Amino acid sequence: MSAAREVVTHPDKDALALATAERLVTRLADAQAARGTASVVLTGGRNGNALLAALADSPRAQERIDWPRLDVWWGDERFLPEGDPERNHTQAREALLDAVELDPARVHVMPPSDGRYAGDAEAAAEAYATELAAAAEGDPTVRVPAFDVLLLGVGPDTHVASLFPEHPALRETERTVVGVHGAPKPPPTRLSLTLPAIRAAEEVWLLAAGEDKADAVALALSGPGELQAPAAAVHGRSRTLWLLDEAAASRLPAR
Ligand SMILES: O=C1O[C@H](COP(=O)(O)O)[C@@H](O)[C@H](O)[C@H]1O
Repeated sequence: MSAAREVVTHPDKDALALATAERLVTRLADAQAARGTASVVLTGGRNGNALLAALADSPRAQERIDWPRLDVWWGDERFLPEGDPERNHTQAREALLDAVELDPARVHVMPPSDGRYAGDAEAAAEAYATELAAAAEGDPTVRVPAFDVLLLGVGPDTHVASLFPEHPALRETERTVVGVHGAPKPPPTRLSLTLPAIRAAEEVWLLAAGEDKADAVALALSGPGELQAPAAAVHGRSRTLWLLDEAAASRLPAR
């Protein structure tokens, strides 16, 4: 099942980050109240990092989220050495992760380009797929957990995670994680969840702020082909939520 898209607009990028942080606290705390645990898939990029910083500053997040019982995954990673400042993991640590009491066994980092998978993005992708499969429940056709919330920043070209327009990675129908080669945005080599893995999430939240995202948002919400606009190809099982600021929403048809 896929959910109809909902669009929520906030006045500016700071309001978007604050409101999304509060929304996420509620969603994760509700999941933990129901099941004892919750899972979130993080995104890199400006809006993803602003959201994490807002969570770090939120007293309600500290009170209501049971951090040791939160599983943290990534939707994509720049395939760079451990600790590289451009890695999404490094930026997430700085924005939030180092400031909260997560269980290290529940922080599922995508492998770096050094160490065990030295330079081999395919082997790194396969290792992450194995980690996802080990945590999978439910749907036997897609071996990933039923993530409570999967966050995606929307790039100015409509890319989400590291799935870029017209890129072969977008056509993947079997694997849940792939190595992405020749990405148009640096670095060229990345790891990314695929469309089937993203669509296995309960809720998918897409984040976009700023005038430079307005064309991408307008295109993705106009019903384009999936290869043309990856952001149009993603949805959650029960909810697909577009969280925008006024500038990013400025070229949507009047609602
Ligand atoms: O490179 C990436 O870019 C996208 C979008 O980033 P933004 O700064 O334009 O919002 C991000 O969602 C993705 O995780 C990241 O690897």
